[in-house]
Amino acid sequence: MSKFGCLVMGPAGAGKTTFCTAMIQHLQHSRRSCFYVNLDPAANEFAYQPDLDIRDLISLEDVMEEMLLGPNGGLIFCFEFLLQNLDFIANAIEPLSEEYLILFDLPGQIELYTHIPLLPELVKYLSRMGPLNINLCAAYLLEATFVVDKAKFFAGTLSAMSAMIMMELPHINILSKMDLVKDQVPKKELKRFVDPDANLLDDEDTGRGAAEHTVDVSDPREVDQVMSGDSFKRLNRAVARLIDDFSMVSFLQLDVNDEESVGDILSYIDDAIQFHEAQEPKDPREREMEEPAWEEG
Ligand SMILES: Nc1nc2c(ncn2[C@@H]2O[C@H](COP(=O)(O)OP(=O)(O)OP(=O)(O)O)[C@@H](O)[C@H]2O)c(=O)[nH]1
Repeated sequence: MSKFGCLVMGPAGAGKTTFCTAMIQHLQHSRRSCFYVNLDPAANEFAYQPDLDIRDLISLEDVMEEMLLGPNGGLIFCFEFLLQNLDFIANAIEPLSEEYLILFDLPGQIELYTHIPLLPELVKYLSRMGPLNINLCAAYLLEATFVVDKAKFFAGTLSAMSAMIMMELPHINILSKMDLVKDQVPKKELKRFVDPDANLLDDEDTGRGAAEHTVDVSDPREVDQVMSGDSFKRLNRAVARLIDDFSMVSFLQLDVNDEESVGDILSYIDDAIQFHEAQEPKDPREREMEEPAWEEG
C-alpha cells in the first residue's frame, strides 16, 4: 500500500509552518485526513500540534547545551541522530492508510537543502525507494517579497534549484506571502517572476561594456568593488539566463489567507504524488502487483 506525503522546505522564515497550518485547515474543510510531522528540532509554537514531533526525540536546545554546539552544528547533530533512530518515524507512519496526506515541516537552515547529504538520505528512507514507500513530493517556499530585489530573487531561485537537484523528487516551487506584494507589484510584473525571466535584470543598469579585468581575490577591496559593481551584475545576468534558458524553475503563488490559493497548491501536490489515482477502487490482484519489493540490507 502506498502512502502520500509532501516535504515542506525553504529558507528560514519563508512561511513553511504557516503554509502547513493553512494546508491542514484546507484538508479538514475538504474532509481529508492529514498527518503533520514536525522535523524542526528548534521549532517553537504551532497552531496545530504536530502528530509526530522530532522534539520528542531530540531538541536543539538540549544538543547545543550538552554538546557545546552552535545552532547549525546542533541541527546537523539532531538530523544525524534522527537518521540513527528512524524507527521513531516508521512506528508513527507505518500504520497510516493511503487516505492520509503526510506533511513534513522542515527546518529553515539552507545548508540542509544545498550541500549536506542528510536530507537526501532521509528522503531515500521515506520515499518509494525506501521501506516507508511514501509517494513524496517537495514543496519549496520562497518569500514573494524577494521580487523587490531581483538579485536576491535569483539567488533564492538558485537555492530552490539546488534543493531540486539534491532531493530528486517531484518538485513544486512556491512564492509565499503573496499578500505582502500583490498590492505593491503590478500583476504583469509579478508574472515575470513566476516563470523567471532573465530580462528582468536587463531592466536595470547592467554595466554593459565595462572593461574586462581579472580580479585579485586575495585583495578584499577588489572583491568588494566587484560585488558592488559591473562584474556582479554580469554574473547575476548569466545566472538568470541559465535559469531562463533551461526553464528550470517556475513558481506557484500562495496567499495563505485565500482558501482557493491553498486549494490550487494542494491540486499541484496531489498531481505530483498521484494521490487521486490511488483512491480509486482497485482489483486486489492489481494492488498486489503494485507493491514494491523492499529487501532488508
Ligand atoms: N503576511 C504574511 N506573513 C506570513 C505568511 N506566512 C508566514 N508569515 C509570517 O512570517 C513569519 C515566519 O513564518 P513561519 O511560518 O514561521 O516560517 P517558517 O518558514 O516556518 O520559519 P522557520 O521555521 O523559522 O524556518 C511569521 O511571523 C509569520 O506570521 C504569509 O503568507 N503572509
